[in-house]
Amino acid sequence: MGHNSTGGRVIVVGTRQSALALTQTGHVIDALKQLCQHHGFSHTFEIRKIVTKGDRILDVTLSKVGGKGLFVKEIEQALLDGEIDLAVHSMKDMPSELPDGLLNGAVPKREDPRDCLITRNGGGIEDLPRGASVGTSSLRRASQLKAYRPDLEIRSIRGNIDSRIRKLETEGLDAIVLATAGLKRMGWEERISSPVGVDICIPAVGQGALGIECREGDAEVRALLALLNDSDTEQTVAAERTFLAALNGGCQIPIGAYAVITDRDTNGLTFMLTGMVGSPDGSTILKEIRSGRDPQQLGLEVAQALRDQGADRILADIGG
Ligand SMILES: NCc1[nH]cc(CCC(=O)O)c1CC(=O)O
Repeated sequence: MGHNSTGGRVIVVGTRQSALALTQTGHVIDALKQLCQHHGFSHTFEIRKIVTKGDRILDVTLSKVGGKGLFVKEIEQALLDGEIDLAVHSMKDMPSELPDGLLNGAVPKREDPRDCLITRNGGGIEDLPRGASVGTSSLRRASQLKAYRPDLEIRSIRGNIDSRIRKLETEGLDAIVLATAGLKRMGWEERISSPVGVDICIPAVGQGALGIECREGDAEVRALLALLNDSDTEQTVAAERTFLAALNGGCQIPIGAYAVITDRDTNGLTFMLTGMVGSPDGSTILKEIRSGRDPQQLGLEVAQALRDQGADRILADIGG
């Protein structure tokens, strides 16, 4: 374990090398440096870039090669091996189960959770011409957009945010759908033509939130990360992730969830969770909205309510 000249830890931060991953990691390190200054810690930070399997096969449909865990496996191994001390993930790319010995040390305050459109004509979803082509490789986005506008033609596009924005031009698309949070963090907010409301498109579980993974036994890093945790975000995201874990067959399915805090009193918080499961073509959208005080309990309850509505049949048809 490295120490710097003032006796603090040299904390090694692992990251993927996509523009978004590097930017998110940079923001987190800036925030941690401020907290160190404020709390009298003399830690310094060093970035280590890691190429994951998911990055090497970015041109293959994710669901064909084993899903989202592909982006975190190598990073988790580096944590376990002590090569790095923490790793910043987009919460929505974090698997629901972490390996033994690792934990999520902080969930910082959530950015805008909504999806958004970047359109050729600059308008919103209402302004897209009949039969417009919309680029997204997310089954969740495709399903909900088709349900709202059955005339739209969904085209699969993969790649990092920057290459997907380029594809709006190079593939002659009318629009692409992206996460607002990613664009804001990149400083590309002015590219957004219009947000897509959660009434039209329930976001991915954890969208707009980050998770910072570290070793369970690393008390020093855990103490630092605890300072960056946002309890409201941690709990709303916990409701969404419990919902996902309760329904998920592990494959890519049109599933979304969004939790908010609706009340805060001396007895604690009240959460409202919307869960959604759809068919890939958007012909069926199942939704449940429930309120409760316990995020985990609420996640399980919404999952069960969707099962009662027939979510299992949709999931089985997709091959979950
Ligand atoms: N699937 C890739 C991914 N993972 C996290 C984000 C955006 C940031 C976030 O949701 O927190 C994106 C890009 C996107 O979906 O547009």
